[in-house]
Amino acid sequence: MSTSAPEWTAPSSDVELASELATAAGELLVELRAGSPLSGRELGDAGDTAANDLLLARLAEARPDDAVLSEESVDDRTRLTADRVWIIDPLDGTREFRERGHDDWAVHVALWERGAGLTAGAVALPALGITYRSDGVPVPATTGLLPVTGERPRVVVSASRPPAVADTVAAAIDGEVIDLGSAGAKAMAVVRGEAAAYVHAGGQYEWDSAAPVAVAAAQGLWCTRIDGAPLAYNRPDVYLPDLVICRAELAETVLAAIRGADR
Ligand SMILES: Nc1ncnc2c1ncn2[C@@H]1O[C@H](COP(=O)(O)O)[C@@H](OP(=O)(O)O)[C@H]1O
Ligand SMILES: [Mg+2]
Repeated sequence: MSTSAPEWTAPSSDVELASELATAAGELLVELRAGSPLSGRELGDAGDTAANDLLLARLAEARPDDAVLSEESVDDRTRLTADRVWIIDPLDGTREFRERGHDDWAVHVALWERGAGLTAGAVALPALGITYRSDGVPVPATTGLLPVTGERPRVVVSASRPPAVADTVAAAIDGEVIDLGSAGAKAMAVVRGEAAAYVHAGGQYEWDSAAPVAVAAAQGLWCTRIDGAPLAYNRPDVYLPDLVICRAELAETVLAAIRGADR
């Protein structure tokens, strides 16, 4: 009798695939973090590599004709003529992953299709054991990253590189600024309703926001550049330095505050 692990059967649904892959890479990262003698930058690098290898191998098996844009792989530019491109960030929030005790890190898997933009995505928050999907399949109620009850609406921002406009935006909605690591973790805090808005400016790449935006947009949240322009993916230059993800009814106020702060 064979004792080998059962073969993995790739799902036919793209969102199911995104979800399975983000979850599997997340489980690998949890195990690595718990069992590794490494720390600091070496732990982060090991996590980046292990998650990237798993995602690339499974994507090659499940969707051999699709292109991949990964934070952790050389961009061979085949994606620029491909009709389907997986945009992945194997470990978003590497800084927080390295600092044990932090739950604010994520795995991002998104699909971009020519003529349609982002069509599927999943964000795993492995430390919480949750994966969010762009088809809105509900996740079990669970403890989030922030207390559910807040006196004031929260604007979540990068802990290491908070945007200059954060205080202005928070003041405009009578809210407060809260630091949190990982673009995916911040976007999912808005999805869960723990935060009213996620605002970022000053630098980011397509893999940082693609899957979070696919999930957040599917929930009816506002997702644009900070000037209100659409977020575009699979561009020749993958630098996509700013974004707003917020409750739709706050978008006008948030964007006006950002415009005003520029003057
Ligand atoms: N100014 C900047 N330039 C480039 N990347 C940035 C950036 N600010 C944030 N990011 C990236 O966006 C992700 C979320 O950052 P933060 O936790 O600070 O909000 C991180 O991705 P990685 O962890 O995948 O590198 C981080 O590297
Ligand atoms: Mg990232």
